[in-house]
Amino acid sequence: MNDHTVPAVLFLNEPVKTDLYKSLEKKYGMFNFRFAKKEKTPSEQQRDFLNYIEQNFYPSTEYKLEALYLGYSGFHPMGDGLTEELIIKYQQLQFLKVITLCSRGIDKVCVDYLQEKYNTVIKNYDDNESYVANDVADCAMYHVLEGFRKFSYQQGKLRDILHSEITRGYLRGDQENELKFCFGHELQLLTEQKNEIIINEQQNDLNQSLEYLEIKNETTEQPVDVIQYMYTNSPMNKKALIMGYGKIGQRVALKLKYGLSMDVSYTTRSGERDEVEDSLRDIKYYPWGNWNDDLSQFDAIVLCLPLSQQTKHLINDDFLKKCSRDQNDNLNHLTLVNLGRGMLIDWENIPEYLVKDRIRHIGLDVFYNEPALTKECDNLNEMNSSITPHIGSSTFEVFNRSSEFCLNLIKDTLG
Ligand SMILES: NC(=O)c1ccc[n+]([C@@H]2O[C@H](COP(=O)([O-])OP(=O)(O)OC[C@H]3O[C@@H](n4cnc5c(N)ncnc54)[C@H](O)[C@@H]3O)[C@@H](O)[C@H]2O)c1
Repeated sequence: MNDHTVPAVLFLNEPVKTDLYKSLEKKYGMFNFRFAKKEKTPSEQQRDFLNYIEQNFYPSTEYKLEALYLGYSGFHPMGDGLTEELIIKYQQLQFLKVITLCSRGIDKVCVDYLQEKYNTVIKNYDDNESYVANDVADCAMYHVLEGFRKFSYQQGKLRDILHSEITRGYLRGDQENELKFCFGHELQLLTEQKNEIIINEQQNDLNQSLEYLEIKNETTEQPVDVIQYMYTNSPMNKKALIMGYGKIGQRVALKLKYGLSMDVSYTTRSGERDEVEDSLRDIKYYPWGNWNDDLSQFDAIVLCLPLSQQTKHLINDDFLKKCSRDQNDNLNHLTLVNLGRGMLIDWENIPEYLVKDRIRHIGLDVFYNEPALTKECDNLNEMNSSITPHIGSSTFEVFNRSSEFCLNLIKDTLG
């Protein structure tokens, strides 16, 4: 056993190699452990981790494990994570002075035990950091805008078709000799998206005669069916409800109001806010729990709530029925966007007809069974939904700033 020990930092994810990192390198032992990518059970991952710390740290070597950099994923692959039992059993874990995480909350670390018993400093990337809320709100704005304008849908079609006029649409059922100019405000989703447009060979000067376009199945020559039809709409003056009015909800309110010129309301469990910054002053309060027909006034609902016992499945069959308008008019007006957590929406019990006929657009950055996309996908297609892989806050700026925050905390704590 060594008398002389060197403080060591263990990285479970790669930090940004800034000057700060280089300065730490000069003072401490820097170690990297990576969980296996897949095909290992949580207990095998745990075994690998424990073997690693046993082999690399004091008392087996002179490196004393004093800091843990968890990055974004932390202990997630390892079942229960860093439990009290493991700390009691493995001496290597008893010298930890600081544990840092780049994202919100410290999951899978027995925070209370470590703080109480060893006075360990445990912090995640600063909650008051404005970049996170701002960048997640940008993601919300993208999904809301897509709900009204369908830019991504049009982009996907244009990349396939490579012709702007055809992309804007040929509407079936027109009179044979009618010259039809498509402005682009009508959208149709066809049973087959690719290769369905056959241009009449004699008339391929499309600037002259769009009426010669036919939409047919290439093999059967039968016309392709329209399975969904909608207009693109302007978000201006449409009503949006933000559910959850914390850091993210407030940024979303600003972006929808000033960016998309929407008429914005918010609702939150803690009730109407007394003190708000000037720019948020005319955002209206909608009473929390008022899940009745008044909800049908909203054209967009954006979920910015955390997941808890109270918020799980808050958006269910009943809630969505209340959002519906007159049965014969504007059936599918609602754009529903979820930025909070997948389980806020009770997908399993939302009947197919609600999604198909009552909801215009669903925008998701978070999913019920993340990381896999399972429940949500049945009724969603490229025209009635937009999906992003939980990248609300995933910008270069947030990544770098969170890494720098964690490295600074390690430097300040270890001295
Ligand atoms: N998509 C992403 O990339 C991403 C990134 C960061 C956060 N998020 C999610 O967004 C959520 C909100 O983040 P934030 O920074 O605005 O948090 P915050 O703590 O600032 O605000 C949360 C809001 O939800 C309300 N709330 C909390 N519990 C509630 C309950 N049980 N019922 C009703 N209202 C409740 C609070 O009053 C507050 O208005 C996070 O919890 C997280 O799930 C997503």
